Amino acid sequence: MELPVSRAFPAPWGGAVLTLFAYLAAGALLCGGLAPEQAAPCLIWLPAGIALASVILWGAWMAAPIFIASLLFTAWQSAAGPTTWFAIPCFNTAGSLLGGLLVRKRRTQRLPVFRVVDAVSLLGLGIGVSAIVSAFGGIAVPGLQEGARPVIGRYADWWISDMAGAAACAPLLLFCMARDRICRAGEAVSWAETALVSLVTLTLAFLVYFRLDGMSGRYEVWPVLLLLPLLWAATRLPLLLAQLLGSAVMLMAVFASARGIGAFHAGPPGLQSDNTALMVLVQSAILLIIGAQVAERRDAEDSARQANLWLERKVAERSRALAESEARFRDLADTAPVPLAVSRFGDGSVLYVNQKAREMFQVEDSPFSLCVEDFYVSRSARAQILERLDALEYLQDHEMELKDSLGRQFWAMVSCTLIRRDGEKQIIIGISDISSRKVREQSLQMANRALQAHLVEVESRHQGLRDQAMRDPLTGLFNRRFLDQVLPEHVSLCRFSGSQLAIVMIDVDHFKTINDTWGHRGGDDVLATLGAYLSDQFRSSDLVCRYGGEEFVVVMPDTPPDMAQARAVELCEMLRTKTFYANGHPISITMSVGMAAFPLHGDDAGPLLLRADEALYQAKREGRDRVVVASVPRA
Ligand SMILES: Nc1nc2c(ncn2[C@@H]2O[C@H](COP(=O)(O)OP(=O)(O)OP(=O)(O)O)[C@@H](O)[C@H]2O)c(=O)[nH]1
Repeated sequence: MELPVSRAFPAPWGGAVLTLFAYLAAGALLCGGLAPEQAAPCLIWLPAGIALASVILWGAWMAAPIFIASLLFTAWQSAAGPTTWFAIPCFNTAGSLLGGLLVRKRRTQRLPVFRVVDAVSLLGLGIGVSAIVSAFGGIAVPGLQEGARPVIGRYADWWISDMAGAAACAPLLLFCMARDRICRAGEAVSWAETALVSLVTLTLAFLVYFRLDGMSGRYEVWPVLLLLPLLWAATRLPLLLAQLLGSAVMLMAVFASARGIGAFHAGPPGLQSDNTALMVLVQSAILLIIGAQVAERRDAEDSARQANLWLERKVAERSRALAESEARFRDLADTAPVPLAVSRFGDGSVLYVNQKAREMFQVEDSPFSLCVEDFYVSRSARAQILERLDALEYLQDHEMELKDSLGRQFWAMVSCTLIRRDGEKQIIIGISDISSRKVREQSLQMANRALQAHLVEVESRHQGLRDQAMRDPLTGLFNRRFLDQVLPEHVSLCRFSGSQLAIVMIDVDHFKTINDTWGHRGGDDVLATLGAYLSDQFRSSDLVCRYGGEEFVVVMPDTPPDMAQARAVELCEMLRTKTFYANGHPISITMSVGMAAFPLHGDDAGPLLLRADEALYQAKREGRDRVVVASVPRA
């Protein structure tokens, strides 16, 4: 898996150039001016640390620049032949490659100096492996040279010097890996503190390594004093600065040791370099571990700060969005062209009214002292609405009477929606004034009622006219025209049902004498009384008509001839005893009756009437005041 490469790292080509340059520069700085026997074996492997850092940072193909740099450096520093020139760079490169790849393979997410465990793995895996392989090269090379004997006794020195060389480059490694983080982490430290710590560290190092004479061994412990300001620098200053100070101290120690001056220049010759290497190893390891811890803590703080900032930003964005959304809703509701209100479901208190609702209900700006019940005309209206909202959660186009704060009543159409907000039920109410529509509806209803009354009257008049058309005005009985209309229907019905029907034709005897005696008006009195009498004497199913003048016809459905005849005879007898009044004068009258029956005397209305008429005239001829049944026509 590839390591994530920081934005601050150079590209691989830049890394190759940097590796080459740093390797040669470090070699020249540390070993320049020294005789080869002085420089080797302590310092000849020192730049191997740069090679290790390079492999960790940019990968295996950094082996090429490492090998080239090591080859140049070895050729420059070693008095031996080409075999040594070639063998030592091979071991150096192999050691860097192996150690670097082991550290690199172990890491998956972060570069290896930001946590303690990473720093330990860098030392254990990277520096250790690199030092072993390189030291093995340092031991083996003399063996390759003809006539020379391996210097087994110097084995530990070579190894330690290789480890020191690798560790000495840790500041550079930290610099490469942490420089973008250091800038931010160092913001909290004041310039005064930075300057003071730097000055103290450098001054102390200068005094220890250049101004004190260590030949007597009295000042060998002085370099340990430098750990204190370096520790301070590692924990308080930006990590970059701490590592730069550490590097400066280390360079002073190496330079002074090489020159044979300072507190570190003690002990037998040859041991100075070992002391220097040991000091550098300890110092770098301490700085590396402490620096990693500090970086880890700063990293955690930075992450927490970033997360906090991100959260604060998100909360701010969310709050802003909510505020904007609420403002939008308020604008929308405030400028809505219909009256809107929001109330509590529980106690009916008003939470919001828009401008249109304020105008409609004549309320002030603050609606919070109001209750929706104040605006209902009927006390039971709210209970009904709540019941329906509880069941359906909405109410559509409910018409009801409302009133404003001044008591003016009006009809309104109300729509409600139940919502849950802030842990309670609320009702969004939309209202429209439908008073004018109601007025129109009421006038339309009134007009409709008037129209219906008028229609009833017209119908009644029509009925009167129809009655006039089919009734005789003097007696109130059906007239001849009506008889002519309905008699054929009655006959058809009888023919269809197989029932019988009788027709009784009645004529008042000597009616002209009554007219002549009591006047035409007296005659009318008699006719009117007779019409009412006949109407009373026959069944409601019988049809009593004034046929014309003093002549009457009675149609008797479902009546056999003998029954009709008996009824006619009975009527004649009753009439003889009945008193009539003509112009107020009591008189008696008789009548002659002709009778015909369906189907005995005819199978249609016309023949039946004719037969009855013939029978009537026969009764007149035979002396009047009698009933004559029509003769059965011959077949
Ligand atoms: N007062 C009155 N008289 C009527 C009316 N219609 C017809 N008459 C009279 O009834 C009389 C009928 O006389 P006639 O046809 O000679 O018959 P009658 O006098 O009854 O003699 P018979 O029928 O032969 O017994 C006439 O004088 C008519 O003017 C009416 O509506 N009112």
